[in-house]
Amino acid sequence: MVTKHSQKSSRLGMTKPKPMSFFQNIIKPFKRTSNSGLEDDIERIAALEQKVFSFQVLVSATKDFNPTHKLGQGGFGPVFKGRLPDGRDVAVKKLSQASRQGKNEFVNEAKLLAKVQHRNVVNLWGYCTHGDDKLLVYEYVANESLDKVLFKSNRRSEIDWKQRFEIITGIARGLLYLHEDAPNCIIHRDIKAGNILLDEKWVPKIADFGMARLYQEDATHVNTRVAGTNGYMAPEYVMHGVLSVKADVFSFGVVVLELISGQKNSSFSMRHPDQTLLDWVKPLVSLLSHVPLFPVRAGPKHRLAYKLYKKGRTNEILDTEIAASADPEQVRLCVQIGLLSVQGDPHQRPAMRRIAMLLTRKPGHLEEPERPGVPGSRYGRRRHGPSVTSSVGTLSTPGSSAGSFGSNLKTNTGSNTGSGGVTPASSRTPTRSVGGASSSSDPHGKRPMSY
Ligand SMILES: Nc1ncnc2c1ncn2[C@@H]1O[C@H](COP(=O)(O)OP(=O)(O)OP(=O)(O)O)[C@@H](O)[C@H]1O
Repeated sequence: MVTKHSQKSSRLGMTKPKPMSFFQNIIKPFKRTSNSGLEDDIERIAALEQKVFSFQVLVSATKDFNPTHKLGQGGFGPVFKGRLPDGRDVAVKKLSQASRQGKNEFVNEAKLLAKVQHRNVVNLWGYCTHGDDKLLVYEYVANESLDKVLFKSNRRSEIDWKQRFEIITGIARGLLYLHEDAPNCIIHRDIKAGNILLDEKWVPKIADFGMARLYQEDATHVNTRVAGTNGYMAPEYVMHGVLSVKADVFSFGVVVLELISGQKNSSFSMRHPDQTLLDWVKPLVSLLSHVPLFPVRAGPKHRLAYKLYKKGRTNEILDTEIAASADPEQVRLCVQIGLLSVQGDPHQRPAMRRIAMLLTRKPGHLEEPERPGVPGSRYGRRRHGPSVTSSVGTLSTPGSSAGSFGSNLKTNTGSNTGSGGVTPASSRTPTRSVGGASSSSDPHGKRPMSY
């Protein structure tokens, strides 16, 4: 005998027990033993625990991958919206067949990534292989990606300062989780506004983590897509293929500055990779240039920025659309964090743990920054013994000692092991270099492993 409820569950393909009466719960196991569909049920439950979706379920969820269900076309393939039999909305990513990855390898990677669960990370609910098709099934995130809200619509004002601050904090938490708390340390490698999805409450969720492992390009399909996105990549990664968690910190810093200013950091050229940050900093400096006391040409930019910072004028880089809602102390904190994160020297960038901690502090408790160092002095400072309160944070543009811009924040940068600056992720995942000796971990030598 099958209860009305179990009939419904079966029809919906659900495995989650629905509330039942006390009596029903007691007799349920006995009833099920007499159910001839028991084996099917067990199989289905086992399949779901393994996170395997049948192709047929995904076909009907997406109405046979109907173009009207297409959410977009990413570098790895098209993404479709679907609804599972149990009513859950999903985003199904159909990996393009340029991936050279074998089925078993894909399944192993997907299984591993499906264990990555965090509020600020788009959860991978499962996967599917069917012939040559490889599909990934993600939770559906209702709002658009951050880049669409910030740059591609007139919706910028919909996310006020409070929301932007929460988005910054959420991304920091998600990244901290990926770097230090996930089952395996995951270096995302492609943190950008387009990979931050926003749910209906504007909670940010980091998308596309682990793609380098799920989508391995054929040598004939060299596609730098997997390696990251122009404008967000850390200079040491762009120029030398050196990958560490600090590459993600750099990209995070770019996103933070974009969120604060509402301006996209896009003017990046592969021929002049070290211009990334310069191009970013220029508009900021020009925004600040109207301050009569500190004309742009008066001296090194970092000193100018420091003076402006000391004068409490950091707010002037803020998106005018949201100026009214802004908390100046929080804006200042975020500008500092953004600028610390995009420092040229990866060792100087704070670890995500330190950033997440700074963001949860009451702004009034933040240490006062000291005068910025001059270009070239930062290594000297570090040699003189980093400590918990050591003053670091000299900011320099990638690949160049010119154009330093920023302030000193008493912080631990993750290059040492003082409180708040521990870098277990770094130690779990040594810095790797594309094309260097350590790239032997990547049999194709094209890019570093991401975790
Ligand atoms: N889990 C999801 N929920 C809702 N929409 C999603 C989800 N994942 C992806 N999308 C949407 O699907 C589209 C394609 O996403 P995808 O991540 O594949 O590529 P992209 O971010 O647009 O580009 P790229 O691959 O270059 O990063 C985007 O519009 C994205 O917002």
